[in-house]
Formats: sequence, structure tokens, C-alpha cells
Amino acid sequence: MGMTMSEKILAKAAGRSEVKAGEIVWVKADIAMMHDLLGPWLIDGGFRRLGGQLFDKEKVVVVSDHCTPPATVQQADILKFTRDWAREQDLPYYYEFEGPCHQVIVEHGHVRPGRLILGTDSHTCMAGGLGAFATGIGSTEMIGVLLTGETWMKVPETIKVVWDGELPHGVYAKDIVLKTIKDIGHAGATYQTLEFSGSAIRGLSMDERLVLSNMAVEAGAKTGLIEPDEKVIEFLRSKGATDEIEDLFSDEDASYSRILHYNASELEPQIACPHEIDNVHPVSAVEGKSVDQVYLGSCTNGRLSDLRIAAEILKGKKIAKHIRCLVVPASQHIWMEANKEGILNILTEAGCIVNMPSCGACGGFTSGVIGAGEVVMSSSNRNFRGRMGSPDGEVYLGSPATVAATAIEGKIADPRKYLLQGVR
Ligand SMILES: CC(C)[C@H](C(=O)O)[C@@H](O)C(=O)O
Ligand code: SF4
Repeated sequence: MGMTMSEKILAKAAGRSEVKAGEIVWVKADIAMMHDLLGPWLIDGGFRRLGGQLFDKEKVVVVSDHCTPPATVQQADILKFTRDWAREQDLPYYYEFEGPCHQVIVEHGHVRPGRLILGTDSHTCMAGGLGAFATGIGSTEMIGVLLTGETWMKVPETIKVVWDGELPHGVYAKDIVLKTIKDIGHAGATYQTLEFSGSAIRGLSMDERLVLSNMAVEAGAKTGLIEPDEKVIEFLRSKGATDEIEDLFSDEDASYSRILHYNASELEPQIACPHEIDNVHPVSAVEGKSVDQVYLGSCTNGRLSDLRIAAEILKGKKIAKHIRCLVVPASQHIWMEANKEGILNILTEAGCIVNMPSCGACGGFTSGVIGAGEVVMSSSNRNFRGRMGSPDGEVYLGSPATVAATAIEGKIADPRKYLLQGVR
């Protein structure tokens, strides 16, 4: 019997030639990632009591992103703690005010195919879009990883999700993943790997692949994987990576718990409605719903290609009078690129506010939270009660194109009428 991609990566991390789903193995982490909110601030006490020696500081990455810029004194204290800890440990990889950790670690080249990446954030799975086995762990578990570089893990089973065919114009990776989660359910992939494959997936850009892996955890998955190909190699080379890409492909005779098949050419824009991620409907069923705020950003959909699509739709237009449109590029690097391309000008001329890269509004932490009775159309990944502020607010999720079209109308709108044929 062959192995799946996740079995191959975990076999390597366990120093074995093969492992099987269901086995419990000890694995060595290639990267241990923490952020301000669930990082040093929470683990430092236990870490110090157990000796306070990092297993390998070259493999520890800390990103301050959730409390940036701090909106309260408590957040400022958390940030200071995190920054001081990184300095005290002499960490070579500490980033702050650069954007959400998942995007930052991709941009700084910490994510490579075949690596095992453990992070104190549920969307750590995003790194699977480059072929790393990446998963979220708790802060307590991270203490052990920081001290020993190891943890135990049950090798997950894999659900293979095959999307063949070509996406119609105005339909994106976000629509693919929302439709997939609708069918699997918010807990349907619990402790399993979601492996995305098929011609529609291979046709996606790096930016879009990361949307799929980012949201794997919203179906309960341990990680979301996509086989790395020449697009990934090209991206890594641009980051200065010179290592060989290993054979990570799932074998023909690998065993899956489920295989789902889809035809991408039949897909319409999808919307996740309040207050569950699997409460997904085609845009035609929801259009016309009035909103108070639109949010274009987050580690899910705040990348350059997302901002380009929004600019394409909003160029020369104005957002609806009664709403706010927050644009939050997913990193400082993306902010600069979008600025160079004139995208930020187009968006601000349309009436959007460009905020600094951060988790802020996405998780209801800092600037951009919503009040009771307010409705948001967001390009992020979560819509549970209270996600973006008041538990009496409502969050709808969709692609950046749907968000931009909604900004124009002030009501949830189908983006296809605003896009020229062929623009992706
Ligand atoms: C605050 C943090 C623990 C959380 C996560 O783990 O995902 C956040 O990033 C989110 O997106 O909800
Ligand atoms: S999902 Fe939102 S809060 Fe969580 S890491 Fe991404 S940007 Fe930050």
C-alpha cells in the first residue's frame, strides 16, 4: 500500500521510512511558530520552569500580529513581553507589525515543501499550500516543542478533494473552499488531512492555493495540503531557497478515507452566512442583503492578487455612501507592492480605508470591530458569533471580488457583472 502526502512528510519527521494513518509517532519540528497572543506571553512561565533552553533558535519563529497596533494597554503589554522575550532569547526570526504570521512566514521563506511546521494558531495549516505539513498546536504543547523540538502526533487519515475543470470568470479559490466546507461540514474533516488536487487546483496561483490550505481547519482538518509543483519551486527560488523539492506526491495506491470530485466550471460565487462556516449558499440566494462594513484582508484573502481583483472592480467607482470599506493587505510586503502598482490609490479614491497589515479587524482584536446589529461582508475565514466584535453582529464571507462588488452596492452583490471576461 502506498503513502499519502501527509504520511510521507510525517514519516520523514519521525525518522522512519513509512508510517500509516492512525499510528502515533514522535515527530521533530522543522519550524516552531508562535504569535503574540498565544506565544511567549502565555508559555514563558512553564518554559522557564522547565529549564528555559530553546531546542534550536534557528527553528523558532515569532510573529507579533494579533495585538498590532495595540488598541489597549493590555495588548501593548503583550507586545512588549513578546518583543523582550525574543530579544532575551536572541531569536534570529522575530517579526512585528509585518502582518498575520501565516503570510509573514511564507514571505520570509520559513515554509518549504516537506517541512513539519507547528504553530500556536489554528490557521498554521495555510503553509500546506506549499506542501508543508503544518498544523496548529496549543500553547502548553508548544512548551514541550520549544524545549525538545519534538511532539507526538497521530498520523491523520486523508480526505482527497479533487476539483477538475476550469473556474468560470468571477469565481475563485475562496468559492472552491466554501463549497467544499459546505459539503464536508464544519467538523467533517476533524483530525484528517484535506488534500486538494485536480486540474482546477493546479491552475490556481500560489496566492489562491494558500486560500484553500488556510481554510482547511474550518472543516476541522489537521492540515490542508497541495502537491508542490513548478509554481511553488519558482516561488521558493524567488525567496532564495536552493534546496531540492523532494518526492511528496501521494502514491497512486495511497489510501483515503473519502474522495470527493467536483467540476469547477459549474461553480458560482459562494457566501458563508452567519453564524456557521458551513452555512454556505450561492450568491444568488443572498444578494441584496444590506451591509454596514466590508472587509478585504486577512491571511485568507489579503494578498496582492486579491487587492488587484478588488481594484479592477472598484476602479473609477465609489463605495456605497452608508458603508465603510476596510482594506488590510496581508503583509507589509504586499502593502508596498500594491502601492507600487497604484492599487492602494484606486481603492482609496473609491472611498476605502487602507489599514496597516494586522489581524486587527479579522479577529475583532483591534481597529475595525463591529457593533450590535451591524453586518459585515468579509474576505476572511470565520463567521461565528462575535468573530469581528459584537455577538449581535453578523459576518458573511466571500471572495475578494464579492467583497468589492458588495462595497459598490452596499448590499451583497454578485461580482461577475463587474468583471471583464478572463480577468482572474
Ligand atoms: C487568536 C488565535 C488563537 C486564532 C487562531 O488560532 O486561529 C486567530 O488567529 C483566529 O483566526 O481565530
Ligand atoms: S485568520 Fe485573521 S486573526 Fe487569524 S491569523 Fe489570520 S488574519 Fe490573524
